[in-house]
Amino acid sequence: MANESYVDYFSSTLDVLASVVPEHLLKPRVGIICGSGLSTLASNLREVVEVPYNSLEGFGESTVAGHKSALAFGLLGTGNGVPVVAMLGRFHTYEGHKVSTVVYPVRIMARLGVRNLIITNAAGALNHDIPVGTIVVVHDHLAIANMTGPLNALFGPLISPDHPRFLPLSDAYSPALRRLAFLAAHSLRLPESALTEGTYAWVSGPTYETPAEGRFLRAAGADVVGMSTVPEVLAAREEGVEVLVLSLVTNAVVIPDRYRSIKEEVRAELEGRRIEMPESEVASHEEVLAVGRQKAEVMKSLVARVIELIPSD
Ligand SMILES: O=P(O)(O)O[C@@H]1C[C@H](O)[C@@H](CO)O1
Ligand code: HPA
Repeated sequence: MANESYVDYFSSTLDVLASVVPEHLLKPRVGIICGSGLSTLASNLREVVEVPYNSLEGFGESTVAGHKSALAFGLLGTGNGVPVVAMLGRFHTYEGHKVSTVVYPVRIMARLGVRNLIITNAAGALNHDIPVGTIVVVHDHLAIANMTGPLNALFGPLISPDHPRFLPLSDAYSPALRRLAFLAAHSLRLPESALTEGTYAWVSGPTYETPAEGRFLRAAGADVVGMSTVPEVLAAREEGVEVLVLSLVTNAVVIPDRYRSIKEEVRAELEGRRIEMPESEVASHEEVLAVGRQKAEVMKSLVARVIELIPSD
């Protein structure tokens, strides 16, 4: 989808939504994007209406295990509740989606009235002081793709003359929402170690990092790495939406102190010596989904509490 045609899609998508979503749910205050294994984040919504992506022009299909292809509208919390819209699964560029498609739902959320967006993802830890299971409140990002043009979500013609051509990103991750994340964790009595802060590196995937790539990203200052989120953040910021990103650490990226040396092994074998070599560990999406399942309840409570704490305007 070229940016020029965005505008046509917007009205068609919004018309379909208006025809299937009841009016009191159609102006969500908060948006949620569910990361890998986290599609249950929206299971506590009341009066839920799910709209399949294939009924919405401009939307793609989520093809990755642990992602559902539907938007969920509903109310969160007690009393009248907060109207919320959740993407139960996201699009990734590695699935073959154009980056403009990846961020299209964010633009739709903005047009529905969303002013605060909570983006979640599964990520690998580059900083080994951050154990698997920790939730990282992202305060910055590193997008090597920014330097390669077309993978930048804002590459291309402007959406409208009112959109900024050059978007500053020094405040991309809302300090106010990050503060609410820590307050929410405190009020849920989560242990101090449950949440930390860090920088997210975006890679295109679908390959997990080589050890050298992991070392490079860590040396460049990233704490966690993943294959999503940054395009969504850029589009949200361009649309004037405040962003909170919660990365669930599902695995540790292998950054060996020492490589297994085949040369040393062969020499030892020829000399009849036995030597110990480090075993290599292999990342897997099954592991990512398993940790997502284990931590889904905590993530869900945290997201719900943050939403309760967001002041109504
Ligand atoms: O959609 P997210 O970023 O949560 O999913 C992560 C990145 C890849 O899509 C996948 C790798 O296991 O999980
Ligand atoms: O180790 C990882 N690397 C990239 N993306 C990921 N998503 C979950 N874990 C990882």
